[in-house]
Amino acid sequence: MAKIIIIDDEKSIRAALRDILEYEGYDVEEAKDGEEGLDMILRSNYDVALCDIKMPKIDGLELLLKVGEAGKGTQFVMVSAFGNVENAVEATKRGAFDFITKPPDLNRLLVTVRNALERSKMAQETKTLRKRIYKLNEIVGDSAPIRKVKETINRVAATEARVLVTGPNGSGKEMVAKQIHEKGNRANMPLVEVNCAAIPSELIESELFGHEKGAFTGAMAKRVGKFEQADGGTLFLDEIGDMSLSAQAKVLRALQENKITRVGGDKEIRVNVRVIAATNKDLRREIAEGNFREDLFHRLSVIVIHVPALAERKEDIGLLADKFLQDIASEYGAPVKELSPDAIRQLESLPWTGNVRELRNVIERLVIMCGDTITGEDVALYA
Ligand SMILES: Nc1ncnc2c1ncn2[C@@H]1O[C@H](COP(=O)(O)OP(=O)(O)OP(=O)(O)O)[C@@H](O)[C@H]1O
Repeated sequence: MAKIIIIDDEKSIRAALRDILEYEGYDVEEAKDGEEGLDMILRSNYDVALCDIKMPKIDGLELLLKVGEAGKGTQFVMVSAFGNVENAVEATKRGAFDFITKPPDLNRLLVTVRNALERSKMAQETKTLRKRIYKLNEIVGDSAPIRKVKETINRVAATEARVLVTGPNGSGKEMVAKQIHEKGNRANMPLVEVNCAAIPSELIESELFGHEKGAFTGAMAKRVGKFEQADGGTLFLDEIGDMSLSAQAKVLRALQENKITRVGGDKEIRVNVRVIAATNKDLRREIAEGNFREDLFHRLSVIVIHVPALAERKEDIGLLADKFLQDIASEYGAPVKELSPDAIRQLESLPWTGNVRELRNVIERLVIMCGDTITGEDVALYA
């Protein structure tokens, strides 16, 4: 049953709201001021709080912020006196779901509570899905270099530091970038990815910064670029070593000034973006050869996380193979297959030039082609 808390210092208001809501079948509790309300919300799980704004000790706005900081998903409906609507609007800007005025109109109250409950349910579902995705994206491995990668992620995620992730193709750089975002303060905001190698150099600037209508032939309509899309969140610049020098100059400016200009436009647009970049190239060599700007390199590489090739951490192969056996089984809705000790030894002896991505493909092939226990001979045949 949906649980609602009424936080108001006026007893008569609490009683009136409680009557209406209990009549509708909700489970209702009361708090007589902000302090008691905060205490109860932190100790329990309420779907919705009907919260007065002007209260002794902790007022409604402060309470709303404190509950948000504690990571509680309770949806707030502010209940404000008629003359206090400005504060109620302010509260919705700070994350309250909605507000109603006193004395509450019955229909409006019930519709607002129902909508707030719907939002609370969606927030719960998002949380569950996020947990599942998180599990899917878990970085597997217990080798010393992977432990160091995980430790660095945990250290830097909650900061605003720019991170450069290096390592060969398929080693897990994108995973590292995603984890930094997921574990950081921007997790509720977008993570926008740009594969700089996949975009022709003449289009990369418009991709990153957007363009105004008519900026160039084919620019039929205004377009918002990835920097603007990532505002408040994280921009992942994959394969940054493949970016043209002219785009590099503009990215540098965006990082220095936190401002961008759309192609063909003159207005400066403020953006607040955390940049994580990745490359499989040796950027220092690219700098020496004149292909990469040194100043940009220094801006991007406040923290460097290197993900080594799989061949340099063979002890992770068994763990990774197990994880992929489970993922693939659950994808196919089939029982999990096993690897014989000999199969694991064989896998450990392969060169893995395509790194973890190649390992996943090989495991998928083995699951499709082999019996319940995958043997060393199977590996010799299909890997
Ligand atoms: N440590 C790991 N644990 C679990 N899965 C991993 C790990 N490392 C990589 N993977 C998986 O391997 C695949 C390739 O990883 P990812 O895309 O992160 O590599 P990448 O280095 O960004 O590749 P590229 O350089 O080609 O863009 C993905 O499916 C990813 O989920």
